[in-house]
Amino acid sequence: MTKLPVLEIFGPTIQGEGMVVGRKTMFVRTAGCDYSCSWCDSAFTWDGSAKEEIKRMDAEEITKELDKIGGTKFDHVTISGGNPALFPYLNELIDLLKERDIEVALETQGSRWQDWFLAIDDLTISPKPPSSHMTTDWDKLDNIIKQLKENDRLLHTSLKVVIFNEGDLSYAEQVHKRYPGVSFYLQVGNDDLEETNDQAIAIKLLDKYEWLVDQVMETPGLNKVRVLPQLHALLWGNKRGV
Ligand SMILES: C[S@@+](CC[C@H](N)C(=O)[O-])C[C@H]1O[C@@H](n2cnc3c(N)ncnc32)[C@H](O)[C@@H]1O
Ligand SMILES: Nc1nc2[nH]cc(C(=O)O)c2c(=O)[nH]1
Ligand code: SF4
Ligand SMILES: [Mg+2]
Repeated sequence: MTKLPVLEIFGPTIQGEGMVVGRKTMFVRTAGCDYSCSWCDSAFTWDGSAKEEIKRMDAEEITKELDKIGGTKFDHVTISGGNPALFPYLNELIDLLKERDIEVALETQGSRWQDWFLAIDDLTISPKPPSSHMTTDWDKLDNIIKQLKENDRLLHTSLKVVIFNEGDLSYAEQVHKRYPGVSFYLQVGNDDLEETNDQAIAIKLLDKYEWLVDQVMETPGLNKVRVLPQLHALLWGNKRGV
């Protein structure tokens, strides 16, 4: 079995974002990203600040750790990062979990395709708006959505765009228009990544949520959409491992 760079394994907790928000789940967070978003809330996965914490683990070791922490209190695992789509051999973990009737969700930004995308129960693709300072490779994203569609996986797929400003909203409209058959989520951006007062974060994020809801309600190009905050940020602020 192949080793993966793992930064965190935690849970059970709630999936705080997107298409299965509220779902009880465990998390496996891989290290490394091909992007460097200006507002990344998990920058420790790629900026070197947590490099001592990276463990090289194969699928069996990851599953053992999930069992050790989660016991019998989970039947769903979310793989995030960093960008877990950097790892072709992640299928070993996905297969092992599915053999045990555990549902698998995955978070990625849509910059890379992997064949094992087809085995994911809840696949969230989160293309990055202008505020991130990243540039979308539309050919790559087109190809990812095309392959998912051709393999009948669109019901297991969602797009999720994080919004910080009006430029990001226009970008979201563009993405939604380009892929009308994919369920679409807008997510409140958290730009208070240094704040340690959970109550202060929650108040600010609820304010931003209200702004985002107001904007989306007034935008004809954003009708068949869902608008959500990050529930885990409302509950636990910027804490890691929740
Ligand atoms: C940390 S990323 C890891 C997965 C993958 N690299 C990606 O970006 O989709 C997980 C999710 O958190 C979102 N996210 C990252 N920083 C955020 C922030 N400051 N506010 C709101 N959402 C954020 C990303 O857009 C993505 O949807
Ligand atoms: N509770 C919880 N929900 C999440 N949804 C996406 C997360 C991520 O960092 O990918 C995340 C996370 O870190 N925690
Ligand atoms: S793509 Fe995801 S993990 Fe990578 S920098 Fe952006 S938000 Fe962070
Ligand atoms: Mg997160």
